[in-house]
Amino acid sequence: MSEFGFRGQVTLDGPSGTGKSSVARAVATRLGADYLDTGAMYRAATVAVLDAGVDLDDADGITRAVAAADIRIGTSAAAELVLVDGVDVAERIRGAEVTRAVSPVSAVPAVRRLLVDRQRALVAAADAVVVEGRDIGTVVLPDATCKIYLTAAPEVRAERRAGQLGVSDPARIAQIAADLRRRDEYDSSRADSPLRPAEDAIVVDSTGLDREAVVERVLDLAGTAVGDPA
Ligand SMILES: Nc1ncnc2c1ncn2[C@@H]1O[C@H](COP(=O)(O)OP(=O)(O)OP(=O)(O)O)[C@@H](O)[C@H]1O
Ligand SMILES: Nc1ccn([C@@H]2O[C@H](COP(=O)(O)O)[C@@H](O)[C@H]2O)c(=O)n1
Repeated sequence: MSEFGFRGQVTLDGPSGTGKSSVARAVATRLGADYLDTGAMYRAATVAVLDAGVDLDDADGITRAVAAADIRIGTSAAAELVLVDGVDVAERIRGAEVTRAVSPVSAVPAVRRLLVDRQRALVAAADAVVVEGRDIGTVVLPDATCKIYLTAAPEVRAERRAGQLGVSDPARIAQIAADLRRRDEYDSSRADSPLRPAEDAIVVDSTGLDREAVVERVLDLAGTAVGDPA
């Protein structure tokens, strides 16, 4: 049951490691809404590209591999479902091989067109949905009910990601920070649908906030957007 009968779309965009997935999932659960992780779709597409042995400079080959793959993604906040050609890749998509390759794959315009069409179809099938990614407020759902752009200081993001991976060695944390920076630069500088806040997005800086405080802030903003009487 939704917290205040929410109907509509909450979008959460932002750089890597700002807390989009964890916050979006928790917000969707509290709203009784569907949850769509569009990053997982680009990661699943990357699995298809890697398995087809296509060079990451070959935009046509990448497009063919993604178009030929049967990519399925669940929209439940309770359980992650990511299948490529019937194989469960939910764990594999979080690995280093996919994370290294995903930005070049997602920069190919034809890949974006394919996946954005699917994202819009999944959203259209839901009364209430929380969608996270990089271009949701700007390109995928420009008329969304409530648009959030999540940020956090780079060093805080690297610490959080290190905590997630169980890493405490300062040299490895510096490497994690460099990897986050590299991916953000790639995602922000591509020609098609670069990472940036929508003009009407509300920026939430989570640097000094714990996850629950961010979730409460997003729920407040979603409530305000639909005229929550509370
Ligand atoms: N406000 C917060 N305070 C502390 N830790 C947080 C906060 N928000 C998220 N985290 C933690 O930071 C880590 C990264 O969060 P998450 O994976 O949700 O980020 P993301 O933006 O989806 O990353 P990516 O774009 O790389 O997928 C997780 O371990 C998560 O639990
Ligand atoms: N709407 C989106 C979502 C993601 N991407 C690309 O996928 C990569 C992985 O995303 P995560 O959220 O799972 O980290 C991301 O770095 C982008 O390259 C995208 O282009 N558009």
